[in-house]
Amino acid sequence: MSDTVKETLGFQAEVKQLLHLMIHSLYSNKEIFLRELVSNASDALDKLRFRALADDILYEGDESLRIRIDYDKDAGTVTISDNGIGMDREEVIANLGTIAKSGTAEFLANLSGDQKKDAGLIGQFGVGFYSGFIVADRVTVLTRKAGMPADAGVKWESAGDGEFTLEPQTQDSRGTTIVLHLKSEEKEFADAWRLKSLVKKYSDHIAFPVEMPVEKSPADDEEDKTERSADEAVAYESVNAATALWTLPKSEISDDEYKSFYKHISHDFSDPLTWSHNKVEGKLEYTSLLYLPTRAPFDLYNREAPRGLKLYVQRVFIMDDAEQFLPLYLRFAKGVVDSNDLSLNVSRELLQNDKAVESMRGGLTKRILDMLTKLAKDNKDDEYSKFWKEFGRVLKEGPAEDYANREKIAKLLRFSSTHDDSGAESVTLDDYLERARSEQKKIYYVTAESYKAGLHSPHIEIFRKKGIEVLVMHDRIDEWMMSHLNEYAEHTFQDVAKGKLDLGDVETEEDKKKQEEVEKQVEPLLTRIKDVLKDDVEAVRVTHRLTDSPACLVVAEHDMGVQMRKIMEAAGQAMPESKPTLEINPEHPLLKRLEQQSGERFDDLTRILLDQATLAGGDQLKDPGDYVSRLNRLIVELAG
Ligand SMILES: Nc1ncnc2c1ncn2[C@@H]1O[C@H](COP(=O)(O)OP(=O)(O)OP(=O)(O)O)[C@@H](O)[C@H]1O
Repeated sequence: MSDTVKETLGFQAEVKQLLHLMIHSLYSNKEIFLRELVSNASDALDKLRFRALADDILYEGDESLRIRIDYDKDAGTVTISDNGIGMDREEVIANLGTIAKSGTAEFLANLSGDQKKDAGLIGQFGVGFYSGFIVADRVTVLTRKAGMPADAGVKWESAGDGEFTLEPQTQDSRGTTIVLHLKSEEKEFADAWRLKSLVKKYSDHIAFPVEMPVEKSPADDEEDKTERSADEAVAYESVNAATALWTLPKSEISDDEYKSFYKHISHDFSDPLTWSHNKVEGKLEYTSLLYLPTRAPFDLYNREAPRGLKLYVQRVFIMDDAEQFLPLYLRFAKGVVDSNDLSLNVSRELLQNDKAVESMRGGLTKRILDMLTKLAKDNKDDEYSKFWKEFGRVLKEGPAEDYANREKIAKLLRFSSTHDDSGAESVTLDDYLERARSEQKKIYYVTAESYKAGLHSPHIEIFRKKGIEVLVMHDRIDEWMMSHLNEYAEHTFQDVAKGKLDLGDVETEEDKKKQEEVEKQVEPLLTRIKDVLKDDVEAVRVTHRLTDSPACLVVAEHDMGVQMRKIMEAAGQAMPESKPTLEINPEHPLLKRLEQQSGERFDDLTRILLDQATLAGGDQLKDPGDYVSRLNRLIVELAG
């Protein structure tokens, strides 16, 4: 080999930051290092078994896959080794010197410096291999990739201080060995009982045996001494159950076992919110173990972030992040799916067009929606509210993506409304309909930049007066979501700022008659206003929605609303010009004054009326300077 010398390389800046943060903030959680390293070892065994399906030379004659944990009390070391896939030099540099997750720099930049808070966040990030540095002041990795010659081994070493060294080494057996040189205050981990109990606690049900040296009683030890030094072989025994958890009957699995398995597959530190374990039999046969996390991962909104389930075929690991089994709006779910129908050499591409996968996707989607429905129904310890806070916005993508399940998804949505003024998203559509009068045929909503802006929108004045509840949509995604939700429980949705107001049977005949009379009376005023604003508005008409405000703008039923238009424009989309309709409230003193004006004064007041309606509707003025100078002109006149 050409490069036989030891090299020193620097960690990527993000790794340095992460290490620093982890060592300081995960102190109270330090024992998780073992779970993380055993999980990585188990992943490496899974990968080997998968690749060996196509090329069994990779086994190098040793098919008994296992993880071993050794310890040396005197030297103060704990060693985790596996006979898995191993790494070559490039992989070592890429995997143990950098962090490949996109969005890492932003994530790290957003940390508060408050160790308690950051410790929680780092759990969402997943620390993996680097967690070894919580308990060790030096970590040595010896690895050799399966199928490569013995002299292709690599030795990596670092004190976690910004650099690592690399040197070639000869390693007869494939796989990876990680030696943790424990910090002086962490030597207690080099202990059989401690390590065994951690394996039991965190890694009992990974699918491979975790072996530790057989402990001998002192008497055995005496007897054995000569024999042992003669052939040096250490006898190992398995210290975990080593059966893949999802293959066991539900009745044999405790809640704690479900929880630790979740941590094993998700690298999350928190317990899951809930889980669902099911075996499907019949035309298709598969087992799924699905989890809902408590906390959103840092990259939930990053479209490129890996997502999906761990796929197994007949217990053999096939791939991580198999995204074909769940729609995008359920990307927060984690878990395992083990199929009996797919072929062992199925690839991501093949998954895309597979009928069995499609039908499994339908089944798994239903499972998750059922889990959520149950969680919402019980709302034990406010669990659904917590879920909604973390993941509600993702679920809002559902109606657009999954038309077939939109009624089910709609039931799971939570809104703010005019019913209570907390602004919390806690109102369900069923709550709304339960409170609505029987003659109300629509579900009314207003969209706005913020809850307050929605609550004070002129468009909902009449609803307040008549005591009709209005849902206040103040999340950016809401208007887009509503464009995919047409109705719920035979009630259509109605944006209160769109189209002609139709309160249906809630309005009395008397109301309607009165309106017609008013309309006739103010016709000349409408024409005068329209003359001034002809380039800016589509029409001017008498409002039926305002009680306190002088005017408001309304867009046509099928036009884009103000919020949506703003989002599209911010995203650089060219929007077709569309003019709103100005609705005026003839009862308002301002309109009464306007009627008496003429000439420039009338023009100024009319334009101010339009600009104020624009502002109150949550939009921006095209020419704010013009508005201010007109207003000032009027104030000066008034004051004079
Ligand atoms: N025992 C091992 N054998 C082979 N490769 C390993 C081993 N441990 C780690 N690696 C490699 O190093 C990479 C980085 O490991 P690390 O634990 O930091 O992150 P991860 O497992 O990819 O992500 P996370 O732990 O956050 O889910 C792994 O993806 C894997 O490719």
